[in-house]
Amino acid sequence: MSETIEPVIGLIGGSGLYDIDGLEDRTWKRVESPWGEASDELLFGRLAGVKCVFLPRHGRGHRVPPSALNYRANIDVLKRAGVTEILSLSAVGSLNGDLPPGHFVIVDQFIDRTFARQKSFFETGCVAHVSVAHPVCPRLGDVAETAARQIGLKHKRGGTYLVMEGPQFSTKAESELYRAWGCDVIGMTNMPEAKLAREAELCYATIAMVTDFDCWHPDHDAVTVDAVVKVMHANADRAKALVKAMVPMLGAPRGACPAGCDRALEYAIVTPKEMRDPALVAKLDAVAGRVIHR
Ligand SMILES: CSC[C@H]1O[C@H](OP(=O)(O)O)[C@H](O)[C@@H]1O
Ligand SMILES: Nc1ncnc2[nH]cnc12
Repeated sequence: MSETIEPVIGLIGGSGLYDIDGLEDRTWKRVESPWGEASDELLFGRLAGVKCVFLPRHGRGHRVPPSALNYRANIDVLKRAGVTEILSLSAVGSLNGDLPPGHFVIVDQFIDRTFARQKSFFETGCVAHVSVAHPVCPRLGDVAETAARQIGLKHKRGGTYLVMEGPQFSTKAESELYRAWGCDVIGMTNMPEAKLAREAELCYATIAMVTDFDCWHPDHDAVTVDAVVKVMHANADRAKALVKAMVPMLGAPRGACPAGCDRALEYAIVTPKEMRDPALVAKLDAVAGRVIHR
């Protein structure tokens, strides 16, 4: 008989989302990680009776820039907190004329152009290769789409998010290149976050909230933080409404993920048990706990 999972919903709040209102029994708690410091304490609580754990990606007060985020610690602490699925809520620029500010994109693909970040929990001493061919969980995407329809949100199911290193916004030539590649939106944070969630066997989905047209659009000024923040304030209320609609749908006890997100490491570790570095194995106790001692 297959195991029944009591879902715990992890919410990663991006720019403009530093708290979740409506959360009952709220407590901020620090969770230790062998991967270093996470962006902030975790906010534990319940929405409609469903256990939720919120992490402000850049920390309260938006202190940590995209390249300095400890993505490994952020995913590790969520896994240690018992999270089973992650909804990433992120501000993005639009690279697609049909996606103006205020639109939401239920992302299904990424192009990872980041180069200055730790991208894996696996290192010398324990090597693993997971598949990220389909980097987001389609089950979470289905729920996001149903909820978006239910609350009348302007949204697009599916879309490619280009992840740039930042912190500067793109040049016009870069923006046009990414458009030519068929990308829909651009941001600085969802990689390696999505890759690490996959390594940690967590279902993950991105709700990208369009704040600007980056710098390619002839009828719009180049993006500024001021413009992003203004639109983000309006988007934040829509994001909170979407979360409120999604969480009850995700909260029911369920079986294993049909897409296999929760078994991503099943055949991924290449280094035989007796050859693994014990110190690294110890650090992997949460993210790879299901398989690391096999
Ligand atoms: C404040 S504009 C640029 C900033 O916003 C996005 O952050 P997040 O994905 O955490 O919402 C973008 O990726 C940049 O980090
Ligand atoms: N145009 C843009 N480029 C990168 N990250 C963003 N976040 C919000 N808008 C952005």
